[in-house]
Amino acid sequence: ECSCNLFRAAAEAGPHHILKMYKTNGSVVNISPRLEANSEDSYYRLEVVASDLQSVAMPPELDNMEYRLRHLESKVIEDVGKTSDIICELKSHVESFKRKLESVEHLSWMGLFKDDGDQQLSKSQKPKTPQLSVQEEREQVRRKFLNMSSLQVTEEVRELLKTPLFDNWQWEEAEMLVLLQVMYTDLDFLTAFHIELEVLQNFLFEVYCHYNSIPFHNFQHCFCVTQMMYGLIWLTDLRNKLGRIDLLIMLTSALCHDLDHPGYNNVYQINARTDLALRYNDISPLENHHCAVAFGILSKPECNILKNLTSEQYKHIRGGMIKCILATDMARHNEILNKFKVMQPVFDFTNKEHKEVLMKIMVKVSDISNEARPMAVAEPWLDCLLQEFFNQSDTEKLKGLPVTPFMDRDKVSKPSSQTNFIRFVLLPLFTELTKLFPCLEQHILEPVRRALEYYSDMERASKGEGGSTKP
Ligand SMILES: Nc1nc2c(ncn2[C@@H]2O[C@@H]3COP(=O)(O)O[C@H]3[C@H]2O)c(=O)[nH]1
Ligand SMILES: [Zn+2]
Repeated sequence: ECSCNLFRAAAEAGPHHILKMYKTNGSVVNISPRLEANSEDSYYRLEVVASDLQSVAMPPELDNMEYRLRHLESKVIEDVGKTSDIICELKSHVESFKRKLESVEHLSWMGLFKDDGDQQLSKSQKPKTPQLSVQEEREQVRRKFLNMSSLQVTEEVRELLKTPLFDNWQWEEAEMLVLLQVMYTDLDFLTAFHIELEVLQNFLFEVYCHYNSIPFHNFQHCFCVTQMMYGLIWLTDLRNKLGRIDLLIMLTSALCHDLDHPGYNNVYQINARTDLALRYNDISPLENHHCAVAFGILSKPECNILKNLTSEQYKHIRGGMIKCILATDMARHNEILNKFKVMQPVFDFTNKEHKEVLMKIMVKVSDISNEARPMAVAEPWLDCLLQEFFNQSDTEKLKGLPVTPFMDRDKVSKPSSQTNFIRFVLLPLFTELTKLFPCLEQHILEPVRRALEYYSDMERASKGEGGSTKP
């Protein structure tokens, strides 16, 4: 079926139908002007996933709030004889939240990732295709992963894997696991650290299982960050500048750095007084958790890729990974960048302290490197990030918690979010790393500068059109 037939089918489905388009591998296709032409081998499949926007289920918090308001109203009427203004005002707030959430639901169906929105739909609205349970889906991924051999990965793909040009959206989970295996083997970690292939595969699979299906901080993000770290190692020739053990620390930290991320950031954890904030005394609760989950996985002998190392080596790797993963807390961004800046003029690869800061910087750069990728790869990531941001700020509003401004759908837009992030976070960080490795100019600085231009143009266009900063 060619794309125009698909759009005809979409139009025929009518205005109250929500459709999703799938690739042959089952991944959802982002419907955008850059949509690639389909072919007989890679046809698109269109599916009606919900048929009536009005009946989208509301979160229980909101239903509960509405119920309590009605109860309160009837009590006030009993006592005073009429509804008070404040109750009318609260009722209208709840109504407006409901309307907003309806439009959020609508947007989530257009998202790129697999169906998180499903959780909020009633049974009758769920997609008609049989849905696998999480357990079944994981088992399928495990089978596919183990049935594939890393030898099937061509030289061309192996080379692309060493650059920021790699397109994560073309690969399904099992394939990403194979590519991660390739990264560990091509850096000679298996021979250097006596890692058995089966143990590496168990470890990678467990890592995959411990990422949640959320819009941004999911296994795909883990893959991208690890792949960027892998690329940076090759592009900067770090194999000849640092010890193999340091490379293992950096790659494994990237892999584990967001394990079991719940989709709500540290500020939320602290304000909502979650179990994580309680456990870690408000000190980088998420990063502490990611790291603890990583070592929980490694504590199982069948997954322990470090089991054949001496206790000295194990201690060194554990210490290094803890430092690198804790360094991904953006609250510490300036502290770490400033340390690196001070070392820059006299950077010494044999100095332990210098090395440690460089390793943290490399993990941080990889973590926030989406904009260093081609625009067609990077832009869908921004949609995922904003979806997670908006989800958090909506929850903060519902729960009466302080609303994180850069996550507030009423305050940020795609271009405003990106121009600020690129100007104030990405360019200063990437420029500093490029001073140490000038070859990175073309690989990460230039694409980020192009992205800044792209989003600045978009911002100007949206201001011109509507006279406001939000398109
Ligand atoms: N606006 C914006 N923020 C980003 C981008 N990439 C990463 N971030 C932010 O950087 C943070 C890095 O740590 P987190 O994963 O906690 O959350 C991430 C986001 O808040 C991006 O492309 N745009
Ligand atoms: Zn991350």
